[in-house]
Amino acid sequence: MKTTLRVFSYLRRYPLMAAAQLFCAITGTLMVVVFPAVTREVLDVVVPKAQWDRLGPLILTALGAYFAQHLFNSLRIMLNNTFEQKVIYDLRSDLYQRLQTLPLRWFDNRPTGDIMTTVGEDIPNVERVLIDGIEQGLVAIIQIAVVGVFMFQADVTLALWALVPIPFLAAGALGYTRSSKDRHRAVRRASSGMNSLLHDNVAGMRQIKAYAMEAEEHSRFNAASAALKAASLHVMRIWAIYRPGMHFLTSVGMVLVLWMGARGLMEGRIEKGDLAAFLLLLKFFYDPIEQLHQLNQIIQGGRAAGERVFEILDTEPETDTVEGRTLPAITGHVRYENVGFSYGGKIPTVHGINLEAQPGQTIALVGSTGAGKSTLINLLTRFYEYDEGVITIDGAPVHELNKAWLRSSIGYVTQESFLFNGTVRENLVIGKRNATDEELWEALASANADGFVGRLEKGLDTKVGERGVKLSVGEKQRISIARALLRNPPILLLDEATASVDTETERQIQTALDRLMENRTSFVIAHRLSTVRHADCIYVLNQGKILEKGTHDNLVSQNGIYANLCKSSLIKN
Ligand SMILES: Nc1ncnc2c1ncn2[C@@H]1O[C@H](COP(=O)(O)OP(=O)(O)OP(=O)(O)O)[C@@H](O)[C@H]1O
Repeated sequence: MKTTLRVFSYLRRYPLMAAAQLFCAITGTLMVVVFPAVTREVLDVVVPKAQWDRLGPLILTALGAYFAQHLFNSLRIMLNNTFEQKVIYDLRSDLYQRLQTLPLRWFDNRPTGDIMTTVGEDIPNVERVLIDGIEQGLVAIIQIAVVGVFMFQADVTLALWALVPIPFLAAGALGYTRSSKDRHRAVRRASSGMNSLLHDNVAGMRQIKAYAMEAEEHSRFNAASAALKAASLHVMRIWAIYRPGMHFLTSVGMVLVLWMGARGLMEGRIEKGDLAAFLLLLKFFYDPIEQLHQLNQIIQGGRAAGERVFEILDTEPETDTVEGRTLPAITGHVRYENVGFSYGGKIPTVHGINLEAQPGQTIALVGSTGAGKSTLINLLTRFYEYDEGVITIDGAPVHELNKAWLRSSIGYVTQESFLFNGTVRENLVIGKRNATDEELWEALASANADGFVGRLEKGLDTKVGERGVKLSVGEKQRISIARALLRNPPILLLDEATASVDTETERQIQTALDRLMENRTSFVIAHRLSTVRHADCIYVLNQGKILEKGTHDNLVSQNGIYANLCKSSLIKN
């Protein structure tokens, strides 16, 4: 109920449209009683008394009432569609906005396919609640009330008999509503499971082909798809019993009224026309009750979907994205003091970290895989928040700084360069929104990327494909470097690529990186000897702790872990 009410609370944003719909619904519905009234008049008065002159106007009245009913109906549907699309747009927009404010930790635990399911499927399911809730629910309730009043006016005894099935219908609806929650949740879960697998597999299609996993993955997909089929069939089977059951109850009502009406006729209490009109009215009374059952089914599906939407909307966003202070300028003096952090496990991922970078220095982080190098730089950008100690930039603790400002002051070149599915230009201007073409080419030249971009069919306007799939690893790297150059940040975080590229490309990337690191404080997760050699200080990490620090020559002469890393080629020549 809470979820349904929250969906409906979105409607408050458009009170005028809601009121107009209500007006059309009430006016249109009032028209349904005209035809039974005309029928009664024709059968009981006009025909017995052969009032030819009244027949034409009465028929025209019935026709006019139907015309008005459907005209208002058409208006209501048009209003409803616009209204519903506006609400859905708001809901999608709110959901996307919230998604962007959620911490990375949240995304670590949520498959992409699951999020896609919420935006792509759950929101349309919520939408059904809105369209049908208003279209069927509102009209049905008004119709039941209006027709009910007319039924009691026409014949109280028959009206009371007509109400006999109502308690049973209500009990049936209640039972169905209570039990359907879990069935619908299971459908949403199964759908999300299938979509998550699909998303993962499409993204990993190269790996599937390379490892010839097609058959295995097909059966995994079929298993997820079968789970969705089973959950959907469960909902449908119960519905297949419930709906005809409810239909039968309303038919019992019709038969009861016919029975009692026939007795009334024989006893001379009522006229034939009254009974015929009553039976017509009764149909208009039971039809919307059946619609309400259909609506109940839709609302239950929408509620399960709505829960998933509101779960995201209710998740706590990252703090300090707009609040927090900024500094007038950054010189790039970075200090880690006794920093500790854990992703949630018992053993801290990094602990007791003390590290210092003077403005303009290059700091190299080396260590075996899983040592905590990426974690350390993720703490500086506040992608994750440290649990112990403090990190300062120019003396200001980063946990006091405005995150958006902090991140805009830091350039981050990741090992796997992520490019968005757009043009080269669109990927570059992320670094500087208002960059001119001249600036873009200048940055590309510094990143040694102007040559290949110049040779692309449409130059800067060439589409790079999803994740930059149409470019080589080396080309993507250099576009990322150009993007970071455009941003011109005082602090740079660089995760050196380990992927092999040919010597010439490597040289080009290296000179581009050297230019990028010039005159700014740089933290490099280093995999190459050439980088560590030039570093002002190298920190050697192992299992989340700094075990050695110093310059290359210094550390080699100590003959410790670093010297071993060099010998074992973990740092490439
Ligand atoms: N998002 C995450 N959630 C949970 N644990 C994580 C997460 N990211 C990393 N870890 C764990 O934290 C530890 C340190 O990982 P990190 O990526 O910092 O290592 P690294 O030194 O950068 O390794 P590599 O050189 O292989 O990239 C690893 O044990 C890893 O499994």
